[in-house]
Amino acid sequence: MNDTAIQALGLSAGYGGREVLQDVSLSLKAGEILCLIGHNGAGKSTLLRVLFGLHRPSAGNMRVFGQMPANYTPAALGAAGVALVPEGRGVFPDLTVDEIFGLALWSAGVAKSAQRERIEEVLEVLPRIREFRTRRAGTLSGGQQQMVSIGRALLTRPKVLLLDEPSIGLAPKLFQDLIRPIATLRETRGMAILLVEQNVREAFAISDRVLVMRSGKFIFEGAPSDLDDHAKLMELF
Ligand SMILES: Nc1ncnc2c1ncn2[C@@H]1O[C@H](COP(=O)(O)OP(=O)(O)OP(=O)(O)O)[C@@H](O)[C@H]1O
Repeated sequence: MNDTAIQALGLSAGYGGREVLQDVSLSLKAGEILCLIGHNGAGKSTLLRVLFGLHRPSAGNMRVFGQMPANYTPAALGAAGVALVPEGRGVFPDLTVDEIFGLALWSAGVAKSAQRERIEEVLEVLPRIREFRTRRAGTLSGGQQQMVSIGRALLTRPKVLLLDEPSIGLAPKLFQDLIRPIATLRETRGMAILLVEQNVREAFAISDRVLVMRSGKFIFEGAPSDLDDHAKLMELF
């Protein structure tokens, strides 16, 4: 079996003729946690959007477990095993958690008979969701909404999880409680995670490798321990 979860080669992408990602290549192994950091506007979210098919690259290509996606759409990338937890959570405020999960399972084409098992799987990883399943998402705290957003992505049993700044608005302890159970899925399911984070301390604690992006290009790749030196980290930022 091919253990390279994502292999992206020479990806470029932009908006209205302005190139934001410039010839970016990356590989992510099954079970690996790769942390992507960089200043605001560096192009991190754009890269995740491209990898999930929400934004079409102007050049380059990607493979998921060795296979080219049928096309660059969320449906095709989702079918290949990629899921995105977008920045800002994106939960529908007027729907209950159960309704949000139901919608996600329906749009992923999961048969009714298999839906309960999928939800139970997610609740095992994020058990606190049980406490607020019947509440409307708009009434939940930021941390609870983030759990729902991640839970929704896990319902599709992704092999690659793209997480866009999940710590935004969360106290460090809350973020730790949220991210650590997700990180265990690398061992239990071999899930790969590409984590865009500003909370460097907590993100580095769970990551195998770090990429630093500046102005649409990678300017550093190494182990989290390579950036223990705060001055080095600041220089790269
Ligand atoms: N929909 C869009 N239309 C036009 N320009 C956009 C759009 N989305 C992002 N951009 C621009 O592309 C550049 C990269 O944005 P992106 O959101 O990918 O960066 P980022 O590294 O994720 O930043 P942040 O850390 O602030 O989320 C920025 O200059 C941004 O203004």
